[in-house]
Parts: sequence; C-alpha cells; structure tokens
Amino acid sequence: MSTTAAPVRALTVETTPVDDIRHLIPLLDSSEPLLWMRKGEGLAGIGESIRLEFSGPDRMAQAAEAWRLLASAATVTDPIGRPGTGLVAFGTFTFSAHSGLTSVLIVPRTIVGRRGGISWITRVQANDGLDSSALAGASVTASAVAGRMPQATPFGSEYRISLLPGAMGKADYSTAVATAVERIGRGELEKVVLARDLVGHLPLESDRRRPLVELALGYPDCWTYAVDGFMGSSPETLVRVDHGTVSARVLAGTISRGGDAEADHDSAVALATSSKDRDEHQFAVQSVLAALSPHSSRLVTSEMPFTLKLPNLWHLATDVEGTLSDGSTSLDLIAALHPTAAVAGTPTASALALIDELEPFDRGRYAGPVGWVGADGDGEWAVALRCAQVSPAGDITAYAGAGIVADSDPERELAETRMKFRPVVEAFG
Ligand SMILES: C=C(O[C@H]1C=CC=C(C(=O)O)[C@@H]1O)C(=O)O
Repeated sequence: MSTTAAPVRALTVETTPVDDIRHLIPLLDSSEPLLWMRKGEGLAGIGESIRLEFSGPDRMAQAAEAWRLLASAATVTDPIGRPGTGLVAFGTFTFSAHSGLTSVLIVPRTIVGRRGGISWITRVQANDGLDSSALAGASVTASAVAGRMPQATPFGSEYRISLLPGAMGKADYSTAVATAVERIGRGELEKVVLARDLVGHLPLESDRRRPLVELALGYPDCWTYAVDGFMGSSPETLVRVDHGTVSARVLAGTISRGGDAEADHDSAVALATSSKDRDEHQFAVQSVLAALSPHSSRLVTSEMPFTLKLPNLWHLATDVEGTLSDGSTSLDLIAALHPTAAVAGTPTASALALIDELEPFDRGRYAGPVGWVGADGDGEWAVALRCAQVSPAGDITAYAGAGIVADSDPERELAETRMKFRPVVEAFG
C-alpha cells in the first residue's frame, strides 16, 4: 500500500464476541499476514484500515503521540474489555534511528482475537473527521471499508527456501567479534551485540502464512509475529502494559541444548553458573530497570536469573514487574526502553557506534520493538528476534546476533548465531 499524507479519518470500532476460534493463521491474508500469537492465542489482523509510518530518532515518540490522537478520536464499542479487544494497532519499529526501512502502526480492517478461551471479532471503519496535521510526524494511509467476517482459506503450495550468508559471512562475523573483544579490552565499551544476516528469495505468490505455522507450532512459548512483511518468533518480552501493571522478560546469555537429558541439564547448569553469561545478562537487566524506573513504582525482579528452555537453546532470563506510576502507554515505554543492552550493548551510545562500524547492513526491524497497542495504550511488545523481513518482491533477510563481552570467543559466538537462526531457517526450509 502506498504512503500518502491523506486526511486521517476518525475510526468507528466494534468488537463482538464470537464462537470459539481455534486457528487464527488460516484466517490471515496469505500475502500480507498480520499476527501476534503465543500458545495458540492472540490477534490476527486482516486488511488495513489505517497505516501510520514513522522514521528517524523520534519514531517511537511520534507513534505514541499519533496513537493518542487517533485513539481519542475513535468511537469504540467493546463489551468484552480484554487485552486486545477494541481498537488495536499492530506495530514494528526499526532498530536504528537512521534505518532505510520505515516503522509502522497498522490498524487492520478486521481483527480476530482469542484470549483465555474467549474469541472475538473487531471491525474497524474509517470515517471522515480527524485532521491529519494533528498526527505528529506520521504519514498516513486510510481505507474506509469496514471489515467482513474472515474465512479460513486453504494454504498455497509448500516451498523450501535455503537461506545463505548475506552481507556478513561467517568469517567476517568472527573477525567482527574479535574486533569487538579487542575494543572492549581497550575499555571503549563493556558489551556490544553483533548480528549477521542470511538471505533468500520466496517464489512468486508464495503463501506467507506457511512459515508462521511452523514458527507457532515449533515455538509455542514465543511470540510469533508478522507485521508488514516482518515475521519471527521471539522469546523476549520488551514490555507489556496491562491495566497499570508493567512487565518485561529480559534475555541475554545463551547455551546450546544438550543431546540427552543429562547433557541438557549440565548445559543449563553451565549457563546459570557462567560468569561471562551472568555479566552479559546483568547489562541487559540493568538497562531495562534504568529505562522503566522513571515510569514505575515497585519495580521487582527475580533475585537470580533463571534458565529458560527453548527447543533450540537455553537462555538466561529475568522477569521484571512493576506498577505504572505516570500513565505511560506501552508506546511511551518502548520509546524509553529501546535499545536495551540485550540487542545493543553498554554503554548504549558506544555500542550503537560499534554496531554501525562493524555490521555491513541495515538491521531494519530486527531487534526493534514489535507488537500491538490498544486504545488505552496498553499493549504487548517483544524484542524482534529470530526473525526475517520479506520484501514485497519476496526477498528474505534473516538476522541473528550475540552479546559480546570481554571474554567472548568468536567461534562460540558464531555458533550461537547459528542456533538462533534455526527457527527461521527451519520455518522457510
Ligand atoms: C541478539 C539476539 O539475542 C539476544 C537475546 C537473548 C540472548 C542473547 C545473547 O545471549 O547474546 C542476545 O542478547 C538474537 O537472537 O539475535
């Protein structure tokens, strides 16, 4: 859909309960799926009612402001009142302030949701009436047609795509890690997260819901998402705001799964007791606490990080929870949090400069916030990991990175990125 500065229309939004909907993905558009899902529940978006695009250093703050205006002008009928009912926008934001890709908020024409066993449909209609000049920094495309009841459609043919090294090959990655370790040794910074890319191409008219099915079935405990051609399955909750409660799951520190039960247990113990991984993890936790403290009271974390088991690896994890103290929306909070030390490093400015210097590609939306926001500003946002951007022409770019600290070993970090690519490589392959 093209982007023009068309007048924004006020939205009329109506949520209605429906009989149990068990499968969200078959309802999606096969070429432009919009999805947010975990453990079989979540939100499926069909069509676009309004698209807001942002770029530059203030992209998230602009989105927060534009969303306040759009939501306050909407007429919402929502007898269910659960997270994800009523007016919702799906969003994806670029990692870098100077990315060539845009950051977007998309209000679908129809949203089908399921949460706690309750299913609903939300229909959105764009009407005349809201002045677009009010939508700070946003470029807007609007469509007036209201959503219809979506029907499941059969999946298109199967395909198998190989993803191959992109702008940064394996040897280049190891060299970049060695350079980062040297810079850390010189005291220029303490941690940096370096990523590499894989590329491939989707055949014409491929059903883009297929990789989502693989991701959702293979990684049910992760957030499986698809917004504007960007898709993946992330284990990391950047922030969730629900009726005044703010929470996050911080991940940093990784080890492979063991080949049998005993080796797997040993792997988890090795991760939990590794001072290298504990250090890497603490940088990430501290960055999240520092960003959330000004907006929350009673911010608590588990005393020690715990080991989180995923099908492809173990992570060190810390859950954070607090009470929102200043009425921030989830978009305000992603603006405050991004980029955490789980995806950039410490100190942030030095880490971003080194990423720019050592990574020969634009991260696009990789490692940026991806998720949804509701009319009241509540929402759920993941750190966009284990992901790929698929362009309208079918070009695929997948990304995975690893946190580099003083005693990182380049070959181990390379192996870690291979593990982290697994969900996406298998979903397309
Ligand atoms: C940067 C990534 O992972 C982050 C999240 C969890 C563990 C990480 C690590 O152990 O390096 C990274 O900080 C990625 O998956 O591309």
